[in-house]
Amino acid sequence: MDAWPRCLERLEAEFPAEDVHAWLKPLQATRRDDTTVLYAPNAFVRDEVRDRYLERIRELLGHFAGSPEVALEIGSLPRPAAIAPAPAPGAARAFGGVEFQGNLDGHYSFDNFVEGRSNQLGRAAAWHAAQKPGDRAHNPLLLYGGTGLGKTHLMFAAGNAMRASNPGMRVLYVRSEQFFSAMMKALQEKAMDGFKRQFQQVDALLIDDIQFFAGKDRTQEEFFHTFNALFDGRQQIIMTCDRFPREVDGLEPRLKSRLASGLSVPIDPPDFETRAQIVMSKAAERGTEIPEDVAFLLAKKMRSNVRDLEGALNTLAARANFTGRPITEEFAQETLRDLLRAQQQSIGIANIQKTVADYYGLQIKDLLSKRRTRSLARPRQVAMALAKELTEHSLPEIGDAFAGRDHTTVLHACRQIRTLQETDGKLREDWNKLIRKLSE
Ligand SMILES: Nc1ncnc2c1ncn2[C@@H]1O[C@H](COP(=O)(O)OP(=O)(O)OP(=O)(O)O)[C@@H](O)[C@H]1O
Repeated sequence: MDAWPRCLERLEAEFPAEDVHAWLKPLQATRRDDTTVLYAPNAFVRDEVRDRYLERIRELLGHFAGSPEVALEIGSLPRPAAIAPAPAPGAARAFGGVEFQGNLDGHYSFDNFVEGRSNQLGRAAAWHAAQKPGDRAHNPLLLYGGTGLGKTHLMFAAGNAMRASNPGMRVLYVRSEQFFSAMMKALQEKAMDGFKRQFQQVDALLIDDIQFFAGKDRTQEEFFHTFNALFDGRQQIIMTCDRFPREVDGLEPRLKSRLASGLSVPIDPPDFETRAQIVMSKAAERGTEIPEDVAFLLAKKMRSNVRDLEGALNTLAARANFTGRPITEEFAQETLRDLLRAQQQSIGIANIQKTVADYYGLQIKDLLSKRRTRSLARPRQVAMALAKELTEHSLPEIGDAFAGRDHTTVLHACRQIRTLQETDGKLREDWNKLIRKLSE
């Protein structure tokens, strides 16, 4: 079956890596006469592939297999008897009529997740959940934070670790949109019993981006029941959300409190050192040689999220490959010029002052004034520390921009804010939100 790997290669170039990993890689292909049969491990994968990729797959098969005929079915290729592993306990239980096969992307593991201050707790929580799935100490586990910070990575890592220690474990990964569309379809087809049963049969449910349920009352209600059934059955639930559920408008109060009833852990944007380490680790993973100064350059300029950082690295690697040039700092500056400029331009000191003033409900002139009341002094320090963190300006330049303050005042502000981030949860939250706002 040569055509499918070639199609997959093309699809990998056309769609985001995470989507390819979640939906296309789990497919198994075989030939039946003129038809390419694609086996999806479960109904979620089948539906997603049918709705989003099938048209393109047909075109590619027409090209590579000589016939666009394709049948998309739930199932798997029969494994050769000689190498079939002995069934683990529970492995043979049916899932939607076929042996359960998860749709976890095996690429994401704890080993290739770079740990730093921003994600240490999240990593530990996911790891513990994987060691003792269903344990009340971390069930449900909710990982929340901004986009592209590694929540899905950790979720997959936990699922993969569960299956590594117990291959019979039925772990299902579902994006919230899919839960929604599968439910709508089940409602239309009056097949809700089957829909519900799918979830009762899993040992762990990983559900991504639950903020998507906001404003969708019927879906929330259904999810609420699914959630309770899993929870009562001591099945592990891991969820991600782009913010703490209490802050998501349009989620029902009882669901909000249920979601946060186990262990909820924030994933914050990584600091500079962690960003640099991530670049090095991703480069090593893909076999790209990247000098330290280039990793530092990327880490310094690309603060908003790891996905963009990875994107920049991929662009560099592709360009180096294409031109045959080595990746040097000059090459990186040149190749990523527009990208780096765009990041740079959006963040100036004036912009930071305005964003911080708006955030705390102040006027810019208050922020710049000499008044030292705490309600002004703290936001002012936050703004100065942000200017140091997010721009290239020196301490004296930042001091100047804050109504001619001395550089030692700025330095003191930076230190103070760094210390407070360790001890003051509210300040840490403000800081991360502001970084996110400014990096958008
Ligand atoms: N600490 C880390 N170490 C290694 N890779 C990381 C780390 N953090 C993020 N990544 C990588 O960044 C990319 C985006 O991460 P991921 O998809 O998990 O983000 P997310 O938080 O789930 O975002 P979203 O809310 O947009 O779905 C992935 O390729 C992931 O491997």
